[in-house]
Amino acid sequence: MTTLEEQATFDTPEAGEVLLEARGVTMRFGGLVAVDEVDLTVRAGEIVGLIGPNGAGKTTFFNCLTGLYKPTSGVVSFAGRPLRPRPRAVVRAGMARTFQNIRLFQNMTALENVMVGRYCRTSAGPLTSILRGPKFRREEAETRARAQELLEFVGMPDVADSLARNLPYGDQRRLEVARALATDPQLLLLDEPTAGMNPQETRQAEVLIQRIRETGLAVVVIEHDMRFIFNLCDRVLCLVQGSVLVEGTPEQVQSDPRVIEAYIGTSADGPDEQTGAGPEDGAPRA
Ligand SMILES: Nc1ncnc2c1ncn2[C@@H]1O[C@H](COP(=O)(O)OP(=O)(O)OP(=O)(O)O)[C@@H](O)[C@H]1O
Repeated sequence: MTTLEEQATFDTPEAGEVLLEARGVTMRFGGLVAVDEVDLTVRAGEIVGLIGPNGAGKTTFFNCLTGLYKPTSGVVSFAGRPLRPRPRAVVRAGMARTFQNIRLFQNMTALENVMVGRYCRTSAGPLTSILRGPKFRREEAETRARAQELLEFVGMPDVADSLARNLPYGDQRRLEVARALATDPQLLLLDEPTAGMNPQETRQAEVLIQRIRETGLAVVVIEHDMRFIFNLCDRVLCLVQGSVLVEGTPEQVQSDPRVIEAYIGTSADGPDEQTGAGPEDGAPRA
């Protein structure tokens, strides 16, 4: 029997090669500086955690990295080339992401959802697709086979024909990861991948991310679950009010009094003024 790693092969860069380089990334919304001069370097095979209380700017920073937002200033490069702030350009360059809220095509099957992720790597044009010629049929078969391989890789070999909306919550999250992997990324960005998961699903997510790293991909993960972050990551950045407060190993970050204060400060302050979120939402889940 072949292992999942053998079934799912990835086109991966050399370990340690710099993939993502963000320099001085700043995002303003009117008078609010949501992300303030943030630098980040991510190398192939690394798992980097991004933590910080509610409203710290984590998702906004992800949006700047992945072309959803054009940063007010700063530069984002991937594999040594400046990245155009367009989601399609970002995906083609080799970065894929998942979102805080599940964004699946709920009325499509699991397999179809993963196939959608694959289309950015197929070459059949509109005419070939309409005529359904040999090239289209060959690519379609390859796309289908790759999608099934990825469902197996994320641990869901038997759900291909299930509608996304009928899958349990944890499986929907894993399906999103499979769809992101279908774009053949070198770097995967995960925005709160364990939000709403039970402890068993959280543990499965941790194992899956480790397995993704073993294939040579880099991962950047936003999480409020500190146990998850400190178990998993090689390096952790703590953002507070848009700026990097601390960056270091999990050991350095978890023992840094400034990090503890940033979170306790949030808890004591009550609801976040910007988001309206209560203290529990931004407080670390340990
Ligand atoms: N499109 C927008 N327009 C205006 N303000 C925004 C916008 N998006 C985010 N913000 C503000 O920017 C700040 C950073 O928000 P962001 O969602 O990036 O924080 P976060 O660290 O991801 O928080 P959470 O942990 O709650 O997801 C917040 O004050 C938020 O209200």
